[in-house]
Amino acid sequence: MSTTRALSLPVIDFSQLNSGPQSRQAVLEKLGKSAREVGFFYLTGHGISAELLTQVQQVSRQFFALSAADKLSVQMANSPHFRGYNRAGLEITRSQPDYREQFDIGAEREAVTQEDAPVWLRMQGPNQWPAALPALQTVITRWQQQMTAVALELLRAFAEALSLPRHAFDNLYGEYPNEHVKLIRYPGRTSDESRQGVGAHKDSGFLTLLLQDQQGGLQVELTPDNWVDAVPLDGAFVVNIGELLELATNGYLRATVHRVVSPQADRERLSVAFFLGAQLSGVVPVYQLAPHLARLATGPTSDPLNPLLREVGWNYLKGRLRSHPDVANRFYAEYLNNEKRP
Ligand SMILES: O=C(O)CCC(=O)C(=O)O
Ligand SMILES: [Fe+2]
Repeated sequence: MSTTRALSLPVIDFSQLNSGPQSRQAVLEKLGKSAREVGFFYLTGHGISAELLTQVQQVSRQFFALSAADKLSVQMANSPHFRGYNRAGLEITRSQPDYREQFDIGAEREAVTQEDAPVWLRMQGPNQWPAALPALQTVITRWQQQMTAVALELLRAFAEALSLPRHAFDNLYGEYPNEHVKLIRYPGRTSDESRQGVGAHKDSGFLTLLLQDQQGGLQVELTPDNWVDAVPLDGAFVVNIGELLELATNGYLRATVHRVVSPQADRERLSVAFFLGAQLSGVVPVYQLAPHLARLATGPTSDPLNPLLREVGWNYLKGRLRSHPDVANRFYAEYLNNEKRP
């Protein structure tokens, strides 16, 4: 694979994990180091076929090319489970609108109907699928299954890289991992001003695996005055650590801030994000790291205005309510204005 621009992030070939003990050790060391020092890397050799990568990008483009009426027939504002379509400018990051349209898909489950169930269980439920594009459900469901498998393998490799038992995190994602797919289209900007595709943020789950197209725009904050471009690398995922892993390792692993700058006029960027989260009923413990690692764990660095909650359901709900005020006002009004948690 060749690229004309130097890459600013490490590249990890996941197929080397199962190519003998020496290369396994080398991959684990590189994983641990990349996650600790950068919080971002490219993943190649992940085993997902080039055909499926192409299909998922094609069907995503077909979805965004549907009429506004077809897209709005599955708008998120109708879903207490935060599933469905959002027009550009509706989602808010750091108090500013994001110029991206997006379609959110979660684990396909029944809505919870018990009156006394915790409110965060309302996020569980069915997806909305557009009648005008039946292939979307077929392709994305296959994608979700395969991405969950890759992400769980990666999470187990992280446990090993931290000298924890390989299945250390299994209880936390449990039988019902939070498998969230987001299809995203960033329209070109209309003037020369720079525009927020998505504002600077950390991801909230364990791991994010992102499939980007040829249009760059994703930027990673190595230090506050050194942002680097995650230049597109054909066939690779851009992987980053989420706040859950930072919290679970007491800050040993790094959830790095990133953002997307809108493409220039007449261009667009398509990305397909997969977020692996913990099960909603989980509570994040701090795992006991070996002393030589624990020494380097200086605590998670969350935003004091937006502290992390160890209870997964509440933490996740807090983020969703903040990002999607329309859904929040319609379905969760009593949880706004600090009347009730979160
Ligand atoms: O679209 C991208 O390149 C990144 C998206 C992202 O960071 C997010 O949705 O959390
Ligand atoms: Fe992100």
